[in-house]
Amino acid sequence: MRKIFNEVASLDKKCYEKFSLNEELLMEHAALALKKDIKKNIKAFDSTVLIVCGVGNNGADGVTLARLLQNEYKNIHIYIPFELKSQMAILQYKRLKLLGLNFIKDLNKVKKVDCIVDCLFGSGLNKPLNEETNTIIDKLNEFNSYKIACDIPSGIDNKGVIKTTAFKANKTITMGALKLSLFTDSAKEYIGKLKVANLGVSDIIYENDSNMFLLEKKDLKLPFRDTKNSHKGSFGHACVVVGCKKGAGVIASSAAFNFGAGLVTAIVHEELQLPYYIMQSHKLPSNVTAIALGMGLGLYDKNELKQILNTNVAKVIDADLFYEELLLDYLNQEIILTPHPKEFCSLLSLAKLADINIDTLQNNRFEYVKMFCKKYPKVTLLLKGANVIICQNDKLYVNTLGTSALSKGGSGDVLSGLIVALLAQGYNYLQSAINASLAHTLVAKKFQGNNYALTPKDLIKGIKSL
Ligand SMILES: NC(=O)C1=CN([C@@H]2O[C@H](COP(=O)(O)OP(=O)(O)OC[C@H]3O[C@@H](n4cnc5c(N)ncnc54)[C@H](O)[C@@H]3O)[C@@H](O)[C@H]2O)[C@@H](O)CC1
Ligand SMILES: [K+]
Repeated sequence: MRKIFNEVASLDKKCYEKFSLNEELLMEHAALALKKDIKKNIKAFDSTVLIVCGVGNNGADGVTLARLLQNEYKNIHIYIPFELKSQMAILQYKRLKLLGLNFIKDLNKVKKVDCIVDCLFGSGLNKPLNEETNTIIDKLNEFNSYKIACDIPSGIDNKGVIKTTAFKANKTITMGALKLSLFTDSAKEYIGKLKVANLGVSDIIYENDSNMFLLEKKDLKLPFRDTKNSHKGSFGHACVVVGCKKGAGVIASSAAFNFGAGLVTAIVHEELQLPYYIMQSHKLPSNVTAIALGMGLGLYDKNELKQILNTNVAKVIDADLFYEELLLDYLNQEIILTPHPKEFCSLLSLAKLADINIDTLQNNRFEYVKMFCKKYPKVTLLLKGANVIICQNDKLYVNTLGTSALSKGGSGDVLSGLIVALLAQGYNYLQSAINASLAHTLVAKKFQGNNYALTPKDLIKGIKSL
C-alpha cells in the first residue's frame, strides 16, 4: 500500500528546508518524469506532442517538459492560452524562447496529435473554470491521442470535485506523492492510470507519516490454509441472516462458503432451495463465529434482530439495517458496516451527524467517512462506490481496483459474504474488510467476459482461483 496525503506542498517545503533542494530542481524532476513516460509510449520521432500550459507552476512543468523534449520529437506544439503568472512559469518560458521552440496560438489549427500533455492546472485550481478554459479542455478531450495529465487532470479541484469539465487522461503522473483529491468517485472517470513522479529524493525521504493509504493488489492476503491438522471447525462458522428478499442472503452464504468459512448456515424462517453445503436453521447455532446481517432484510421482527445483534460474535452489517435506529445501540462496539452512498446518508442522519443528499456526500466522501469514524472509533466502515473507502478510527484506506462490472444487483451481497467468511476465519475487522474488498474487486478485474455481463455467480466462481 502507498501513503496518501491531503496536500504535498508541505512535503516540497521539507525538501527545500531539510535537504537543500529547490523549486527548480523539483520541477526539473517533474518534467523528467513526464518526458520518461512520453518516450516510453510515443516511439516515433515524427510524432506530434501538444503541451498545454496554464498560468501557474503546473504550466511551468509543461514549459520545462517542452525544453526537455526538444529534438526528441519533430513536432512539439506548446499552447499557452493565458498570460503566465508564476515566477517559475515566466522563467521556464524565457528559457524556451531562447531555444526557439514552436508556440501555437489557435488550438483549432491542430489537426492530428499523438500525445497531449495537460499542464493547465494542478494543485492550485481554486475557482471554477471559465468558459474559455472549459472549451479548451473539451476540445482536448475530443482528440484521439495518448493523454497525460500533469499532477492531476485539469478541472479536478483539491477536494477531487469537478465543477464543469475535466481533462480525460489515459495517465496521470502526479508529482511527489499521492493526494486524496485523486481518489474521489468522480475523479476516477478522468485519472486513467496513476503514477507517482519522484521529485529528486526517494519516497521514504520525501513522504511524512500518514494515516491514509492506497490499497494495492499485493496487499491481498487470501485465507490460504497453512495448517495440516485441521477440521471444518478450524475455519469458523459463518451465519447469514436471510430476510424477505431471500436472494441476497443466499448469495452472501454461497460467497462465504467459497471464501473459506468452514461452515455456513443460512438463518431462515422457511426451508429454501440452497446448495447442499449451506446449512439452514431458524436460530443461530451455538458455535457461530461470525454473522452477516441486513442484506435483503426487509421487514424483520425487531426482537429477533436485537437478539442476533446482541450475540457476542463478529458481525458485518449491510443494506436495510442502515435505516433502523436500533443499529445505533451497536455502534460503540467492534462491527463492520458496508453502506452504499444512499445508505450512508441514512446512517449519518440516524447518528445525527449530517442531513445530506447523495451529491453532497459524494463530493465530500472522505470528510463524512472521517467524521463518522471519529464518532464511532470501534466501527470499521466500508463505504461502497467507484473507489471503496475503508476506515477505522483514524486510519483510512482506498481501494481503486473496482470496475463498473461490479455495478450490479448482488455484488454487495457477495462482498458481505466474503467479509463474514474472513471474520469467521479469525481475520480482525479491518483486515476482513480490506481483504474482502480487494478480493471482490480483483475478481471483477480478472473477469474474462464482457464487462456488462458479470454476475454474482461469476464473482463467487472467480474467488475460487484468485
Ligand atoms: N514545489 C512546487 O511548488 C512544485 C510544483 N509543481 C507543480 O506546480 C503545481 C502547482 O502550482 P501552482 O500552485 O502554481 O498552481 P497551478 O499551476 O495549478 O495554478 C495556479 C494558478 O492558477 C490560477 N487559477 C486557479 N484556478 C483558476 C481558474 N479556475 N481559472 C483561472 N485561473 C486559476 C491561480 O490564481 C494561480 O495563478 C503542481 O500541481 C505541480 O504540477 C511541480 O513542479 C513540483 C514542484
Ligand atoms: K494538469
